[in-house]
Amino acid sequence: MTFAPGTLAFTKYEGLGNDFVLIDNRIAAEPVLSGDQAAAVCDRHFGVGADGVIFLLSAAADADFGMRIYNNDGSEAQMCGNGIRCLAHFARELGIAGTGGGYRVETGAGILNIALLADGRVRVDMGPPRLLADEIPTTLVPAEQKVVAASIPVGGLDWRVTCVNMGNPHAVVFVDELATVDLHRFGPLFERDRHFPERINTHFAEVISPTHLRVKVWERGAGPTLACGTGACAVLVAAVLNGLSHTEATVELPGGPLEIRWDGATNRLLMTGPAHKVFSGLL
Ligand SMILES: N[C@@H](CCC[C@H](N)C(=O)O)C(=O)O
Repeated sequence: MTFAPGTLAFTKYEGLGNDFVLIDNRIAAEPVLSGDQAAAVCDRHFGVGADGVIFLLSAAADADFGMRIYNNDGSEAQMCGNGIRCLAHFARELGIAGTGGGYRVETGAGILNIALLADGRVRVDMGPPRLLADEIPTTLVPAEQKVVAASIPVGGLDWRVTCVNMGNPHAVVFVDELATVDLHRFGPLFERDRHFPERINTHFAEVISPTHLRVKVWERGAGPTLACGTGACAVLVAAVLNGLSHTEATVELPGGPLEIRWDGATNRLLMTGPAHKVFSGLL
């Protein structure tokens, strides 16, 4: 679909500094921008500048709307945790009627429930983690096994990685001192390592306490970001699987904290955090 310059409305939002261009896409069944066009919009010098573009679409009967996301390299991702919190505020701004004080959103991770809290934060039921190698996907271990503290050679060093899929794929590496990790050297090497056929989001995490995890993020298709919501859920799950944290913890990202809980009864992750509007404009 093509648009005359200055005719496509957008609103920019951010969640802990993970920033997105949001577009009301209910006029069409497919995103109105291609991946390449989205990449151009995300360019921080020649475009609006963002980590990704998120489209609000009309949804199936049992959801209030749908979400699709392109990273700033133009690749499409299945899910976006910080972005879905931004989308909740965007939907309210558009006057979309929701469900029970929040919204049901159709995503690549299934239909997810989101609640807008009185203090402006958003609580998202992120669904269950997928843990088998075949579900990540990765070839690091046999398909039917979980990937917990698996050995992987990257950049000439041997690392221990735990993998979690939250609709999108994540690798979590626990380190003793986060400040010593060269994110710009090892992030890209993990992202495109041969063991990850769909690439991978990578999170280097330091355990401050069993209820406080500190993280650096290298995102698939976006590089270093200030926060990753799906990644924060993956870090909490990985920490529990490695006996390093409780099932509820603060995950501290460079852009700020997210409250993450892995519910033992439902096996679902709950993520709570902020989202703020930055400005609106026309592309
Ligand atoms: N930052 C997002 C994740 C965006 C997609 C990710 N880069 C991928 O390609 O899977 C989040 O907050 O989850």
